[in-house]
Amino acid sequence: MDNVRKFLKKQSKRRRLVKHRSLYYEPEMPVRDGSKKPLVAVIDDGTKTVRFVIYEAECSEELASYQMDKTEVQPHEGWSEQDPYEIMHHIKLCAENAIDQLTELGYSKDDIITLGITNQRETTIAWDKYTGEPLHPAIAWNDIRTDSTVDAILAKVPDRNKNYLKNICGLPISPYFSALKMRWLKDNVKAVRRASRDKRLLFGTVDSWILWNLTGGPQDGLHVTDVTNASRTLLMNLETLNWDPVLCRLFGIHRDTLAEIRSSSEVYGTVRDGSVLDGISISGILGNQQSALVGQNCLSAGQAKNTYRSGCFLLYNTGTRRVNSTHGLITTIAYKLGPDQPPIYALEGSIAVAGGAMKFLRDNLRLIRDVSQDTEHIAGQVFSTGDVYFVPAFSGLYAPYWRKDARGIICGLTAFTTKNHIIRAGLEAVCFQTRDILEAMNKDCGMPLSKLHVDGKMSSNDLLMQLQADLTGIPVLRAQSWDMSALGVGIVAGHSVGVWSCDKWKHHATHADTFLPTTTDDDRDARYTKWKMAVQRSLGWATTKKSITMTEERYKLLSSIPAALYLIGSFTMLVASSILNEARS
Ligand SMILES: Nc1ncnc2c1ncn2[C@@H]1O[C@H](COP(=O)(O)OP(=O)(O)O)[C@@H](O)[C@H]1O
Ligand SMILES: O=P(O)(O)OC[C@H](O)CO
Repeated sequence: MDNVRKFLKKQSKRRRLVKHRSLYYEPEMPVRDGSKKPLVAVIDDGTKTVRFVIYEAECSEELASYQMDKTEVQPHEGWSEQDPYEIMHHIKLCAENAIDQLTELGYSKDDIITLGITNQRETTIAWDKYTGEPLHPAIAWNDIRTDSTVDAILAKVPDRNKNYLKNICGLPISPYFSALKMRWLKDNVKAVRRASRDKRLLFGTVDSWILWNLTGGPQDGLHVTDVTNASRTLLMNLETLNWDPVLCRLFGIHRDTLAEIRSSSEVYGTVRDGSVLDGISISGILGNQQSALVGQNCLSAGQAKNTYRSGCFLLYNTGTRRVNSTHGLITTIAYKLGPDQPPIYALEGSIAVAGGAMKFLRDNLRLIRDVSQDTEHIAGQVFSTGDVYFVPAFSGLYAPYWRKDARGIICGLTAFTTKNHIIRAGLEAVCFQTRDILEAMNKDCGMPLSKLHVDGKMSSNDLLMQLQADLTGIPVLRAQSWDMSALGVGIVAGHSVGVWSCDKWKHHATHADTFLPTTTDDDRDARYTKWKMAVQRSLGWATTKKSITMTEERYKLLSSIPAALYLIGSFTMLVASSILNEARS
């Protein structure tokens, strides 16, 4: 695994500068009956963390797991990059540590019979197929550098209609999706252009990068993706489940640079990278939100789940029926459980910032010290937000608005507003955004959702869950474990090798707590109307020319240091020469 070796070398040089926080979770041990069952392992590459989890097949409890934080680099305002080598390095370390835990339980690595991969979607990597070198850092899903690339593409479609391609691929033209990131890489990175010219270029979402490296990299690594990840690129046709020639031409992406699209549940290949995972088959791939849908047991049409993490993603299973949203949602593939199985579709409402708003309040405004410990307590000290509304449109608004020109606002401040109100408004923002999605979903499907299954780390916040029930007026059913993304792909990987059955999983109850609404319709509707007013005020902000960008501001500050040194230097020389002159005369 050459790439990992290179990464480790690079890391040891950087060690003095960058410190990685590793989190070790002691999982609650399931009660053992003495008999050993086959094990299924999962790689979960999220936006902020990499996890490796090991399950006993047919069992929803974790046997072992290990997690590491990732480094996010923001070289400019609105940009968000990750290190593709770091992803592989963390996977390797997490796997080693989780397998060490297994050994303590009397298992060995050989009991792991298969492996699944679940990942942050849309994040895009370009690499050289002969050397395995990434040609640029990974461009993360929430990076908005492609703003002008979007405008250039819109200029090519009738009426600059951002929904023009929805009939083919289910998605609006937005910086969120991978094709824009690929186009940007080709337009702006010399190494990518050169690799494209020399036919050495490979593009991929993170699942493809991981699979390619695990299965041999430059030595015949598999360049494969699954339908759920491919459905997030703007390049896959939702009917044929293949790269669409018209879309590839529109974005200028050559078919040969793209991975082969396969189902979510089949044996793709075997790990051949010399790591601790060597020899294990890989038999499941799902984007992390689709994976949570499976983990939450939403395997029948009409079932939906909402996952609260950095972003928040509500997926509604529409079965084999492909529903085209006319209310701002996207149509995506939920899963395809085998090469010969039909695709199952979902409607999705994507929210770019949910838990991310809490991190903003912690890191930028310094209103909280510890997100998971302080948020609920501080927001719970007031009974309302005091009419404060917080729209966290840091990188525009996703569903159902799809407005890249929106920017964050906090409005309704008075002399009485305290940080407690603002933090509570941050929590309510997540609930209002979810209500925006639910309203759109109910209109698209014609049948209102009567309950909401939830998961994700942020769902451990009881106050947030109660606010969610109060502001949507439906019961909120919280999952037994916050991490349904890893579980979902574990089931799917086990399913394809016959040790974990999706059909049996359908009858498994997954929720642990229920939060019932405690407000009246009038109250929740009045608050929702105010939220809509706040959203209106956030729109159009980024289209007005800024006086100065954050990046320029930093640059000006830096460039002013030499100028100041020059002035001070000149002044000192002037004073010194006049003293000398005086002394001489
Ligand atoms: N108890 C809590 N209350 C409010 N927000 C929380 C709480 N616990 C976690 N969060 C937020 O939820 C998010 C959790 O994200 P995480 O699961 O680490 O996933 P990822 O970054 O991969 O999306 C973070 O942004 C964090 O700020
Ligand atoms: O890693 P998460 O939980 O932030 O998920 C990111 C989504 O997959 C982006 O579409």
